[in-house]
Amino acid sequence: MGFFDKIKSVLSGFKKIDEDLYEELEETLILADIGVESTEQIMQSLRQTVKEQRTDDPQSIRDFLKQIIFELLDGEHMEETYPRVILVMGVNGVGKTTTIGKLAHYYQKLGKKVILGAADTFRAAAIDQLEVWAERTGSGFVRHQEGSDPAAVVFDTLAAGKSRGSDVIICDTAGRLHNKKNLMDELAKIARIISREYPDAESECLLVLDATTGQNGVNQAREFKSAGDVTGIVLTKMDGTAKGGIVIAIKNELEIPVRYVGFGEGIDDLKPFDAREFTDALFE
Ligand SMILES: Nc1nc2c(ncn2[C@@H]2O[C@H](COP(=O)(O)OP(=O)(O)OP(=O)(O)O)[C@@H](O)[C@H]2O)c(=O)[nH]1
Repeated sequence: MGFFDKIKSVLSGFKKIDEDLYEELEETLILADIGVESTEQIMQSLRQTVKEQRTDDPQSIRDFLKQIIFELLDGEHMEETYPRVILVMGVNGVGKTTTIGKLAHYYQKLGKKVILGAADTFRAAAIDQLEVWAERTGSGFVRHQEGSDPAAVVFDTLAAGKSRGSDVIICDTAGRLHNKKNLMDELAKIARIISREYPDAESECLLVLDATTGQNGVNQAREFKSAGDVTGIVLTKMDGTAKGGIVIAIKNELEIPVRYVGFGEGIDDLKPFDAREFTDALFE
């Protein structure tokens, strides 16, 4: 049962808006991975709206909730500029490599020239897998040996991207969280290299999270955010969960916008996040 079905079944069990209704709603939001903090905030806005509208009809709550959630999620809409450098981070298994492949394809479809850099040098298999995506998407590719310095890979990818006139340079970076100090140092070094070597490029730092991991994903975001500058989230495996609430928790509690959502294993299964579309789908 999806998010709105649950809300609907809560609402249909009540004839008027009372404390019991609020309590059940609150529980439903928390179970949808929205997080305690955001849920409390939503409930407060909802109570306020109900009061202002002087209504007693449980059915009116649907539209109020939808509007409140939309406003929480709707951020600024910025035009992308090129060249741009995109660092992609995320722990093993969240779909990082697949996401980079999909992103490369997304930009190719926009007519952009793309190059990929394998700066997550921890596992040879991951480097090989990224190379497969580079071939599949017709992107340039830069790799070093397993275990080499990630920052050196980024350096070479920037140089190659500049000389080949790439519009979009995507680097696969850190996938490990267990040593925060190392992660921080690695990300800081990479950030320095980008601002020194390619100051004209717009850069962004995307963290890939698996939507099916719920609150665990929120914790990963918190960790990565404290280790470096995360500018956006890619939420993968949205096809595998009805708990889209993680989007709200991340945007509201960590103030990191969700930039893309992944909804399948195919190359086209990625799209920019759209607050209106997302909220509509939630309440379908
Ligand atoms: N259903 C679904 N599966 C996905 C999505 N994104 C990635 N996957 C699958 O998730 C699995 C892990 O994806 P990878 O891209 O290999 O993940 P990774 O984070 O690079 O992980 P490692 O290679 O293990 O480090 C693969 O089977 C992907 O096909 C998605 O949006 N939906």
